[in-house]
Amino acid sequence: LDSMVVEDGYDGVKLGSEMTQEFIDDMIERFKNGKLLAKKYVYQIIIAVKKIVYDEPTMVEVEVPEGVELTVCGDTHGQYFDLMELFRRNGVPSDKHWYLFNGDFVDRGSWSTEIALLLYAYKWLRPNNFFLNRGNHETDDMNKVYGFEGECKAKYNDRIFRLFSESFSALALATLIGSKYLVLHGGLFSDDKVTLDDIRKLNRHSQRQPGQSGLMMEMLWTDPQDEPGRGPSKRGVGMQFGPDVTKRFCENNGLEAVIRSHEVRMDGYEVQHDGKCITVFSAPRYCDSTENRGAYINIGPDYKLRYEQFDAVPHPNIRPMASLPLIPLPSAT
Ligand SMILES: O=C(O)c1nn[nH]c1-c1ccccc1
Ligand SMILES: [Mn+2]
Ligand SMILES: [Mn+2]
Repeated sequence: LDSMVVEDGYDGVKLGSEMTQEFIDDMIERFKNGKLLAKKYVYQIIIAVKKIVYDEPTMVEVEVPEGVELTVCGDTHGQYFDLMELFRRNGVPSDKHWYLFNGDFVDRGSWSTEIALLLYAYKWLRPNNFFLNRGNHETDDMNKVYGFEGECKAKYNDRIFRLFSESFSALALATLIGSKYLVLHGGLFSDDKVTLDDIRKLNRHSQRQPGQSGLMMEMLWTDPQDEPGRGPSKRGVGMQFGPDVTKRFCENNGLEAVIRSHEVRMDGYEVQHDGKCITVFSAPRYCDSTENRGAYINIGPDYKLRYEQFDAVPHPNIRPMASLPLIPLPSAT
């Protein structure tokens, strides 16, 4: 990495050995204008964040201190301009405004690399008050089909996609907020006996991809259903869990609710299972086709859940999956 040089004529802020807010502010503007980062910096960011998240527990535990607000966001799916709208309305990540992104950062939208790099830059700058859960789209099988792999290779190169893939496998699978809310991308389990300790003890590094069975797969793939009990998944992977399953899980683990994402909701969020299963989805006008709003959840030191909604904003007309940079980088010498 040290021997890599930044492309001649690169007009962005320089990145040293540590992330800075100045670099992030410049990066946000570059991405808005269709520019890329120097590949050297992309390597640096992914390698730094992979190290940080690798050492986190499989279930990260967060308390919200006085004077701090924590915002839980759901799927963003490469919708960079809508993420900018979320930050404009709700405030950018800071020492007093913490964020948790609950998976599915990438795929579907045309700016997956921009979202992934921005979230990673914030994670590097603020590792203890900016949190990332893995979603089922932070996996090789989905990235091959739903756009991220193609976008990485079109905008950067194959090695950068493989680095992202390794970093996705290192991500935490759940975040426990105030010992009250378990946040994970998909949902609950086919086995009533699963406890928070089972999630804590899960060695996520022994299995890079979720596969077709097991705790990791279920945390990334399952969906709630209104009927009691358990049912087959509509996705062909995982299963569906009813209000009684959520009630038993919350009672057995001392939780008030499970917060998850993974599914579009017309209002951007939905409270189900007698308030114990909450879906939050942060990609408004999903894939430029569904007329859904986006939402996020603000949580203060009182641990009340405050739901906020937002709408999609205009974005450059770039088809996903074949998106090349608007402004080609000067060719490396
Ligand atoms: O719609 C999506 O992209 C999505 N978000 N989470 N999971 C999926 C998905 C998409 C296609 C097939 C299976 C799951
Ligand atoms: Mn999704
Ligand atoms: Mn998902």
